[in-house]
Amino acid sequence: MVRYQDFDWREQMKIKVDFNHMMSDFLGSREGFSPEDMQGLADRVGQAHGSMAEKKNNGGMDWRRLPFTPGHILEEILKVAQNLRKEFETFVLLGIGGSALGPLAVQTALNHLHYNELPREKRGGPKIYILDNVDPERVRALLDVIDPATTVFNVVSKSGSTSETMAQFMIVQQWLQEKVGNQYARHIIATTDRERGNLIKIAQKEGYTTFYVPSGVGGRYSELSPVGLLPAAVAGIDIKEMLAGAAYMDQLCEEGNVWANPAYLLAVLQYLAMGRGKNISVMMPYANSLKYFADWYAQLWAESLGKRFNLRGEEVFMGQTPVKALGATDQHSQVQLYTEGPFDKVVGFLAVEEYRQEVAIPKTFEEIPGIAFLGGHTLGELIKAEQMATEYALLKAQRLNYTILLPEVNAFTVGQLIQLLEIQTAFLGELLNINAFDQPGVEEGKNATYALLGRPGYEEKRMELESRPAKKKEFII
Ligand SMILES: O=P(O)(O)OC[C@H]1O[C@H](O)[C@H](O)[C@@H](O)[C@@H]1O
Repeated sequence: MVRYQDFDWREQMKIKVDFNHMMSDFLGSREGFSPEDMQGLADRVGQAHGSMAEKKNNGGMDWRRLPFTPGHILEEILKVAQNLRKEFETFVLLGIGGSALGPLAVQTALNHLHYNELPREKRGGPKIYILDNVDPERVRALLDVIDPATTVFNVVSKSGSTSETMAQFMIVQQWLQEKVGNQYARHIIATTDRERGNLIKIAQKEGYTTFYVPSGVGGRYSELSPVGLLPAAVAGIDIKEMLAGAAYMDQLCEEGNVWANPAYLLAVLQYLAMGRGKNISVMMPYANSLKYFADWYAQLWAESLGKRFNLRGEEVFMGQTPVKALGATDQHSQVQLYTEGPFDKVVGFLAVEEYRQEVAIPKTFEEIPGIAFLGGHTLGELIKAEQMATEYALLKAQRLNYTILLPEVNAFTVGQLIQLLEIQTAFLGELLNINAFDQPGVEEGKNATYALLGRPGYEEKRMELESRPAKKKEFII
């Protein structure tokens, strides 16, 4: 059901950004922003827009081409996915960071929330597990419950050398060899860079089915590449529809005029907020299906914008700490802080107009007015009222907040959401004049791990580590 051509349907399914509660009309001028504040950034916005267009056309933002992935690549993904759906009972993705968070977010958004517990005929495909850690208990627990004979592993690593993913792969490869013998290569699919890293070399040598992450696409921007498309297709998700949604949003975000471009608009407001010391960005979906979008966004936001740089001889530390929350659950844990804590946050809601399921609350206990009022409503009404009520509470407390409204959670709107948030992040990077596509700050920890585990070439780092100040016993109680 590709309905990309159907204009009315697209309009109906368009994601909307409601930024009323970012504006001075509602929050007053101490907290809120005025059109003049935004107009004041016109030159900077113009430059950032020029640079986005430049990068889009000259290979600096290849992820923007992903919604327009050529048909033959999609057909290949769909063909392999179709076979895997028939042949295997379990699909395990091995990956971390950008190679796991997107697949997890999309799978949770677009499939039954208890997908793995559904009977096979209802799922129509294998159970899906996303193994994104090296906690030995977690890995052992998974190996305990899956059958090697009917399991396929998709090892996903853009760099082809991430320690966590490669360690998982080494364990699984040997486990499969022991359990299924020389047929084991059938049980492994690699998704990686075409040239870089160790995984591609192993995949070629061992003859795994292999998919490629385009070289100019970084991990956290790779969900719409085979990284996310293969697991989604294996789970029966309509990947063409998801790409159509992303393409639709991409076109909306071509616009240079901030007022007509939802991604630019959000980025400009966040830029202004950062200028006023709002250094926390909360993402709070009011839908369990979108829960892991907050996790995916956390990596996108943190790695893209958390940067140190030198400005006219002074060190600047930039960024906004992403916080994950879930409505209504976290109303009962975090909202107290959002309404009465420091004025250091922007709260972003992900709201849903129409839930795919509805549950009526029965009219019982009519003699107890304190709960009887709930009867006759639906859970959809309740959760929407709670979202609106939280927005209102934040407004009353003069806290910056905005809402991204999805008409429904479906492949088309999820595709839009991915592209919207990626373009917003990249554009904010341009406004801040930082590189939103690298992550130099994670290298130190990676190198220290290599050194501790004895990777050749890291001997000096090991010596550096060994000479670090010893921890004092009296500071550990
Ligand atoms: O896909 P990979 O190359 O294995 O990378 C997985 C993750 O590892 C890193 O440490 C990076 O900070 C992330 O941006 C990346 O998504």
